[in-house]
Amino acid sequence: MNSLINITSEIGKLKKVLLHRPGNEVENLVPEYLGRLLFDDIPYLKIAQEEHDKFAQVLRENDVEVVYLEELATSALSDDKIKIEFLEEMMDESRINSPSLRQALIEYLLSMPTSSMVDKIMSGIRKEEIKIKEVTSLADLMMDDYPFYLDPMPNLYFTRDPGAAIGNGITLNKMHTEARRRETLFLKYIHKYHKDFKESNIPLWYDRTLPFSIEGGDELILSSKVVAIGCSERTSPEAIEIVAKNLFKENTGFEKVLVFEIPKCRAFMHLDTVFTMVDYDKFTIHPAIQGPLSVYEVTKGANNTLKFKHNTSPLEEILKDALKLDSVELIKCGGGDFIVAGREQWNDGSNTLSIAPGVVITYERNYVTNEILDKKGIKVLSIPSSELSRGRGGPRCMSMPLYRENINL
Ligand SMILES: NC(=[NH2+])NCCC[C@H](N)C(=O)O
Repeated sequence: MNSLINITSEIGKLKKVLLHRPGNEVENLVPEYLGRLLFDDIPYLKIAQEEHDKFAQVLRENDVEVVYLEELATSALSDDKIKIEFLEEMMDESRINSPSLRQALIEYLLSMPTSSMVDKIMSGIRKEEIKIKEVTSLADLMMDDYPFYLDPMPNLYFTRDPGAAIGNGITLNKMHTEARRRETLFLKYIHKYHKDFKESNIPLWYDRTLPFSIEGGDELILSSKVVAIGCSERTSPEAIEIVAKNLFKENTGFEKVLVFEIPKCRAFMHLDTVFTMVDYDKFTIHPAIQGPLSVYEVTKGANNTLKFKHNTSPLEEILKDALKLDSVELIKCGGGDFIVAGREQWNDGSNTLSIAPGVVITYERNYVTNEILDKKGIKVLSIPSSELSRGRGGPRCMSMPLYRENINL
């Protein structure tokens, strides 16, 4: 038990959240590598930052403490020994094998104040920034036209995915794609060395060194007893089993994992792109997944084993039963209209961030879905989103809640 991390629902009053303001990493996107870096277009950074600042402002106005990844990372890496350990690991995972290049990069990064070093690693290092003093490998001599020694990490503003808080612990995730794998190193060092985290002894329900991928966009905390995890393009059944075992073993109060198997495609990359919780008994859903969705239940068996069941009931019944509710309402993105739902879901119409029961932050461009939510009695706080949405993630993806007040659910 610690007082730093507490997430026992999707909707309890949000008190503290981790964000990352998009930085120069976004300016290192070029058309040639967009797909590999998981972008469909290049956001205009200045406007993306203004939109992101508005997001942070709405959170603060609603009594949420906003902390930034860069600040936590800078503070975790302030000690020189820790900084070197981090840089060595970053070089390994960036596949910097040439000894001279590695040394040149490390010297370059160490010459900066820690916060600039963190920014630089996030934004990537271009080849012309570094001079190699002595040739120690064939690669040092051979010049290909790939522009970077260290790739940019433009997806960092989706803080939801590298890690997720569940109860009083976190999953430190193994990302599905190479493009995002190094992102979790920041969280690893924060967890291990940041004063507040270190003192709090936060349990890890999953570790990034495990071989199976899992991403936070697939992890939804439905109640203090039930977690929903998407089995998706990004999250594997093996990782879900490991998380379930750890949650059940540690006496966290969690009793059930509902596994939502969703189609494995880019438009539905994580569960939270098609399904989120907005109130005690209300959920948003992309109508296109209702047909193909399969739900499985994982519960605790004897002697640290797991029990599995395919639940073929309608989704409403499954949720009612899991949350002990008399009724639930599934609110369709775009009102269920094929074109509107498709368009708004592409811009994260279902990707709402609840900051209290019945209060959500959404993108203002999804005006049809926003109006429907409003009519259903949900308070909708919408933020500008022309540029942020180009990264294919909405308010839920752009936030890692650290602390929510407990609710009765
Ligand atoms: N939780 C989410 N839905 N995150 C969206 C992340 C988008 C990002 N471009 C990616 O492909 O990884």
